[in-house]
Amino acid sequence: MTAMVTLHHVTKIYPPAPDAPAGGRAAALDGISLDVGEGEICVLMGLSGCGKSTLLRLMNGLVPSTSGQVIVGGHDLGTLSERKLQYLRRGTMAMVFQSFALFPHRSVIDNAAFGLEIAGVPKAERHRRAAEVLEQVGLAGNAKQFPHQLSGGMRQRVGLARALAVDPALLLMDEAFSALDPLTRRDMQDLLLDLQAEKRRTIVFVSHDVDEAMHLADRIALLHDGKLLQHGTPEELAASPVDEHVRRFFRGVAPALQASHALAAAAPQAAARMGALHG
Ligand SMILES: Nc1ncnc2c1ncn2[C@@H]1O[C@H](COP(=O)(O)OP(=O)(O)OP(=O)(O)O)[C@@H](O)[C@H]1O
Repeated sequence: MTAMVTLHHVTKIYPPAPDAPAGGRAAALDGISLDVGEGEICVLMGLSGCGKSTLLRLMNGLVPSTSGQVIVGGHDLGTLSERKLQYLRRGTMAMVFQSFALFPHRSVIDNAAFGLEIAGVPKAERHRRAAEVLEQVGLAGNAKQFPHQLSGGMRQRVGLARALAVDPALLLMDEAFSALDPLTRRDMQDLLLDLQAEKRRTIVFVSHDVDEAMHLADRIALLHDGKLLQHGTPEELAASPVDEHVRRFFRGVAPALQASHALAAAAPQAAARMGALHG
């Protein structure tokens, strides 16, 4: 699998606040090595403050690492000038936020077209592309409305449409569905999976919710106190947690998985029995 993102021994220590007492600063990220394959959905998971958002912001260069390498699409972000970094960010990446971050005075279609506007795409073309992605997220009929006229789920569809409009090679999603009610949240997860089935993108998705991670992830990276505890498929983490912390995260998931595996294993035998009956 070709990697879209590779992190080598990445550490991040934020500078101290001016009024902070003297002393060593704890690392927000501590020696993280990780790869995200092209077309993969990687969910960064962990408790509040473990470093998920910092890791996501390292990947688009908004936060520089203190040491180590962050390589995206073959570019070592630490070696790029601010101008080249901005070019790479605008050309290949998009971010979806928990807070939607829509412009209240722009219509839905102008919000969806925003990334294309900054990229200098002419108006007719950006509206054509924005209309296409609004259709994909099920908002074709809402193009002329304004954010305050939409529900939370619809607003987040606009946020997703705006990100998709630039056709990003890397889509970064920071707790993107966390503000939504459980049913809308599940709808959005399914929409994301449907879109992924149409066209595979590399997606890094921050979540603290194990059900969301199990539903979306090809692989999960579980962080704790700035360290990467375990990285693997949802089944690997649930079935073979490396320590007690991982085990506690997946408590309740493992029995459900075992039950579904048992069902899957039983299915061929049941089919064989049916075959024998009919034969
Ligand atoms: N701009 C900043 N300046 C100083 N410290 C920061 C900054 N941003 C984050 N931190 C610290 O870095 C650590 C990791 O924070 P981060 O926001 O990455 O965690 P998180 O897992 O995304 O948390 P949450 O789930 O609550 O959003 C925390 O101790 C936080 O206080």
